[in-house]
Amino acid sequence: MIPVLSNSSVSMRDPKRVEQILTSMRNAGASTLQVISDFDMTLTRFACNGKRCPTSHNILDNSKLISEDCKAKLKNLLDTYYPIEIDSTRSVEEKLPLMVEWWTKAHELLVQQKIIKDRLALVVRESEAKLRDGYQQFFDHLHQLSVPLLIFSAGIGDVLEEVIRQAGVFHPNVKVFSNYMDFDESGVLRAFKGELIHIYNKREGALLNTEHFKELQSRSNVLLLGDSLGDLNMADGVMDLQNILKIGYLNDKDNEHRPKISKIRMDSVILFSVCWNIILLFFFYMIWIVCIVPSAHS
Ligand SMILES: Nc1ccn([C@@H]2O[C@H](COP(=O)(O)O)[C@@H](O)[C@H]2O)c(=O)n1
Repeated sequence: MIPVLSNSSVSMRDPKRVEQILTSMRNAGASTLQVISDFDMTLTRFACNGKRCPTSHNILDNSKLISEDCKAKLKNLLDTYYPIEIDSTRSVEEKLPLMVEWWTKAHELLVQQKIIKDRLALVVRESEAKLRDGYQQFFDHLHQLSVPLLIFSAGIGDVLEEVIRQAGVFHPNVKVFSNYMDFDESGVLRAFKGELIHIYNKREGALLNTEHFKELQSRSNVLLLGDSLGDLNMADGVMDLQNILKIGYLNDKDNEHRPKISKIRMDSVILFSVCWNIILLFFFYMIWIVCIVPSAHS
């Protein structure tokens, strides 16, 4: 067993199954792997110095591009709907329309602010957004091994792309499905493009993007990273799926979600509340198999 899996912050429904999946993926090699990940609070840090880090929405909400009056309204929405998002006593069916309501109201408010496209980079630079520790190795290893990374986010695509770009890891193997802003010819926000992506319709989003998954048909092993139950369906469009390792960050959901997640029928769920050493270790194993083992035999 990989040592970090015995860490007390890691919880597995079926450790033997996890080991089997890892062995099978390792034997199949990096050319059969694809990674599908949520963004906010999965690739980014949940908290830093005792304070919550901003989501891609929050980066904009708290920025100088937003009037004080609008900031108060956005904060009010966050205070109303975020507790609902993480309330494990409510069903997904009950929460779904409320999440649509939150996203819709927030996007309407943002559009009223006439946000200028060219200001986004500065706003991201001035924010407290942070990718998780070890992000550099994670993104770079995937790039070196040509493993596709799909970031599937209910956040704001333009903002999260800028976070990754400024961190210097927006490599060509990274693709993003998210809510993108629609700017008019003078670069002013006038709407959001396409179908709204919220935390509970990622399955529909995955099934709509058949072209992407068709291109990756030979990559039948999936590493899936997320922080909410809606993220579990992000791989539903994957064709000829062989193995899937689902890794969930509990963030502030520790106690309520542990029993609930363990009841969900899936091959494996690893719950992380602190770090992602396992993911890095997984890639070190991959590199070992792909690079070191063949050279030792030649
Ligand atoms: N107005 C909003 C709406 C949503 N959020 C948060 O964004 C997260 C969604 O992004 P993922 O990358 O995790 O799919 C979600 O967890 C909401 O809490 C927000 O901050 N403001």
